[in-house]
Amino acid sequence: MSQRIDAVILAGGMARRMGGEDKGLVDLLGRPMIAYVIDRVKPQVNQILINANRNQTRYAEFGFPVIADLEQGYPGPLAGMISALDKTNADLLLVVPCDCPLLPKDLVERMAQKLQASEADLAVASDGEREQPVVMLLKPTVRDSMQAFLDSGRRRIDLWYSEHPVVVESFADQPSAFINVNTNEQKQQLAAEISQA
Ligand SMILES: Nc1nc2c(ncn2[C@@H]2O[C@H](COP(=O)(O)OP(=O)(O)OP(=O)(O)O)[C@@H](O)[C@H]2O)c(=O)[nH]1
Ligand SMILES: [Mg+2]
Repeated sequence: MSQRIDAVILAGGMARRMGGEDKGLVDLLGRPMIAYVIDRVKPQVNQILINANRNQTRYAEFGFPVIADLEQGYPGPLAGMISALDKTNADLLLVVPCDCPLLPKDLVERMAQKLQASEADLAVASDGEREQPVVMLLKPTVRDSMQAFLDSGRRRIDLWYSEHPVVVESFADQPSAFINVNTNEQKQQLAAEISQA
């Protein structure tokens, strides 16, 4: 790996659709959900950062730096990315959510290739049909534009990046890669799927 690539796992949300539980720590077949994400991402990057606004001590037990949003009050996922960009000196930052346990094993390789073959500021993953705005590879130069976007009272990631040159990498070849757990029902479905695999 000639470039340094770090990852931030976003676990800083309120998980309202899960009754306010801390989603990264929610049990999925005997392990916290974030452990699955760490397993997928760790071999692909130089360093992992965990972005969490609650239970920091428990998150620290995974052995990676834990960073909170700079602003309180759950300002949205872009705030977690800004905290990570302030912490890392990597050439590129991978962003992933804590609630996507089956992320591609070739995520970084493919996103980096796509980004480097372009003049874009970031790459975003897609499942072949829809973009996955919480799965991005960022150049650190986007930091101030993220901050300005948040300062203007907005928070949606896809609206933020629509102001930037973006490339999209499709993972249509991996239909389960972006299965996203937002409710307990989705968690049960995924647990059944993993058990059958
Ligand atoms: N740092 C940070 N991350 C957030 C914030 N809100 C959401 N996220 C993260 O963004 C990702 C996608 O968000 P959701 O899946 O909607 O998670 P959520 O906001 O916790 O859940 P809901 O309240 O049910 O929408 C998850 O990894 C969240 O942890 C926030 O205010 N700050
Ligand atoms: Mg989600």
